[in-house]
Amino acid sequence: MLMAALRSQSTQLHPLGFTKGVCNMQQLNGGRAFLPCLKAEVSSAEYDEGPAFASVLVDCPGATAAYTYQIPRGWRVQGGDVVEVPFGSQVVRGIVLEVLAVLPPSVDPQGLRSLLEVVDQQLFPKDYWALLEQIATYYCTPLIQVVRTALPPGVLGRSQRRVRLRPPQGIPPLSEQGQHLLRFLQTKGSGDYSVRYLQQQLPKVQRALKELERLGLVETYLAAAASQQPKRQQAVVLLNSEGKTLTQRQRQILRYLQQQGRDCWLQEVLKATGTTPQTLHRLAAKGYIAIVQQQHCRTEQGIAVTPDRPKTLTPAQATALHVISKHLDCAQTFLLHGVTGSGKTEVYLQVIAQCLGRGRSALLLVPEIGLTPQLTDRVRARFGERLLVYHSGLSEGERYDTWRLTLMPEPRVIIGTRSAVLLPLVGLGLIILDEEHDSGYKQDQPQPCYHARTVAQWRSRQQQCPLILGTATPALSTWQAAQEGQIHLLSLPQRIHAAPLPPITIVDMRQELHRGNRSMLSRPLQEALENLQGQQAILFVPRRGHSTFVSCRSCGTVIYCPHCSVSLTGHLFGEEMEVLRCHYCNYTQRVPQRCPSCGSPYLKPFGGGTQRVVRELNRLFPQLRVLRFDSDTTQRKGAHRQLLTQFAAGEADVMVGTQMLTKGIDLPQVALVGILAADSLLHLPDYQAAERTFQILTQVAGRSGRGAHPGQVILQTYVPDHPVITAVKAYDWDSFATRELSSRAPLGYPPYAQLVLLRLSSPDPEDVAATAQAIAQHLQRLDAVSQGDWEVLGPAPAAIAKIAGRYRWQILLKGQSLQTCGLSQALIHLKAECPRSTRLSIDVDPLNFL
Ligand SMILES: Nc1ncnc2c1ncn2[C@@H]1O[C@H](COP(=O)(O)OP(=O)(O)OP(=O)(O)O)[C@@H](O)[C@H]1O
Ligand SMILES: [Zn+2]
Ligand SMILES: [Zn+2]
Repeated sequence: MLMAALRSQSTQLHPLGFTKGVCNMQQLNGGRAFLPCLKAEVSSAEYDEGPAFASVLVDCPGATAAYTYQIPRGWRVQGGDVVEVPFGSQVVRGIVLEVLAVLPPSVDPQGLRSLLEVVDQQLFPKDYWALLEQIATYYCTPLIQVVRTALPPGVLGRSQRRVRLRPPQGIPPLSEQGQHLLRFLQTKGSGDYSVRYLQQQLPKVQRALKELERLGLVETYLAAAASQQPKRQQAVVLLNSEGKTLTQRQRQILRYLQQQGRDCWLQEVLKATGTTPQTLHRLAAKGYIAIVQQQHCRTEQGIAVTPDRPKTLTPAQATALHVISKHLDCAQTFLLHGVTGSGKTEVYLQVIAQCLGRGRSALLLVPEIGLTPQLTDRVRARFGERLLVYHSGLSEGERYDTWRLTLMPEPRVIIGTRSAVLLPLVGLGLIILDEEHDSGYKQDQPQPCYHARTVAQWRSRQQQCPLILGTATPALSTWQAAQEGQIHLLSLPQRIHAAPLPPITIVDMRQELHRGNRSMLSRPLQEALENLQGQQAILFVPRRGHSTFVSCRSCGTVIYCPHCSVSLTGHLFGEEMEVLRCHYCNYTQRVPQRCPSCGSPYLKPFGGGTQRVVRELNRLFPQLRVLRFDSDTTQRKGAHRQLLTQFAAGEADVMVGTQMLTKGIDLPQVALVGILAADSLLHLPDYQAAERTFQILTQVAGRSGRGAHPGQVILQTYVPDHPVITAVKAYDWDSFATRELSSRAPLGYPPYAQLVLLRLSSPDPEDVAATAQAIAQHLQRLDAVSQGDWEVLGPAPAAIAKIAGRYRWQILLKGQSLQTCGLSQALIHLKAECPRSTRLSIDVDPLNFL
């Protein structure tokens, strides 16, 4: 009976402010007054349950840990419930992380406070809480950290109790305070005030409120805090589009509204029709339109795009679509392996359409949204207003509103980066990972170090919906799973219209040097640039591998960052002045006049970053217009789109860029791709170097020749016979993958084993080394390790031994399935053992070893 009573109150109250429910006076008074009343109602059977405590993640800035509260007897509370708790002098909301039977020893029973209220038990869709718990367990991360990552700040809102007048029905006799309060409320039309405000204004408000509520004169309700309430703004609704007495101008406005076929924002109408608010109000007075307040969702608004219709599929596309559409109710994973420009996106769009047609939502994940404005535009052109965009670049309000919208069952297309896989997504019917091989899907820090592909697989199983992994260059782990039949392989072996893949010419840079060409641009590349004939070119310069460093020609000293163990990178400012900058901590200094070691004046920059390439192009080809596309030129919001649009509009002939270029750019005018310094990728100290290099080079090459003109690719290297380079040249994925997998098997690298990387850092080099030693020794003694199922490698200083003044050590664990060996629990507890100065982060299935 109690729970039913609670439920009937609380289900009306949505913490996100969708509906404003009404609750009774007992709730208004907070738990303190509430509890004694409840106890009277509790049956003896409910008393028998032992004491219970809730660990609550409080939704309040400054609250850094989970707090423990007493659960009032008879209440049924579970993980994921939204509750109200006293917090300092405030009442705030929080999520129950877990229910504990025993009070943790660290909590003082004297200071223990009780939950005030269960606000909502159905905030999250079924399975969502289970998903968050699964992430916490698999990635050895406290649940609280997972919840923080998954929920945008302020989602639970700080509760605000408000009061409003009920329709008058004749006023019974009242106490003096009651009359006083009533008069106060009546001075404002609706009498709508926060309780806190009333308490500040009037004496003895609580008692007066109780009285008025008992007599049915006021009602109280819970509302989300104002800052988190959805924004409302004025909208124009068309009521009647024609009439005799209208002026020319008025007619124009009505026609505009009619053409739009929807309600329009007032500001939008003013702008589009060049009219004044007075004119609109006159139309409203005549009854042609209504001006109303509407909820405005702060979701990202894309630019206007021309609507687009599904294309007639090629036979290979049609086969892929057909197979997938037979599995729309299955948790089947597909690898859509299609060469660059084979029309994978069109397959996604048509599967999404089927999913929406069945009333379910589709999630389309992309590695980096800023880099793929074209893809977002294509999705918007097909699905218009049903598209939602979610990524970390959104404002807090946009994130909050979008997150909230995905709790609604309405079918939508959500396009987002890796964090979008953590959205609640009610009614999810399809997940797609575009460019599934991209390491942007993995979070390196902070914990949870989750991989969106792994989480997507769990969600696909939970929701019984398909997961499509699309790429021209699969991750080897995905490929292996497809070979073993766990993933259904679908191929698009040809480009659209059977266009050929652009031939790749390998240029041996040793020969170039031999022939006296000291330029970063080989002669074949220079010739190709001379013969562009109105077509465009892309030049790729890898950002990684310290593109430019400065060293002394006399003694060979390289100038390093004083805070990080990496060399400084030269940057140009204006024409000449060169500064040195650290790409890890942003430390900046002028290029010194003399070598700090030997005093020689001959300091020389080596290697070539994008800036040097642009300078070289300007020197050799003053007639070519050049754009630079890298993290320096794209920092501003919208800069990616702007640069790509400029390039697509033909405002430049050559675009010079870093790895950003590899991602899904579909520009038909690009006929030449030049790859400078491919080797720096190959030589990274990482077991995945070959795989990454193959992926990046193939993707960059794939930007060439996507239009009517055949394309070409020029690849410069000092190791022309390297197997990765020859495989890229031949577009020979299969044999590359086979060879690479067979070289990993004997070494026990993924996908043949699982890795866990422990990263430790501290400002004190001795502390961190000692802690790393101690942890490694502790791990050696664990059963899973001593019995030989897991191996502990290290500890060793990290490849970059110091970043931003913190010394870094690593321990690598290698073994079979972390989940089944009991190692996870041991790892989670390691943190407590670390001294304060040392940070420990646990990366399960790490991709980044630097
Ligand atoms: N069935 C089709 N008929 C005509 N044109 C198509 C068809 N499918 C796709 N296209 C066009 O072909 C081009 C390449 O397709 P798309 O970008 O989908 O390929 P992709 O495989 O996703 O490419 P990448 O992986 O290289 O980014 C696009 O301009 C697209 O509009
Ligand atoms: Zn020197
Ligand atoms: Zn630095």
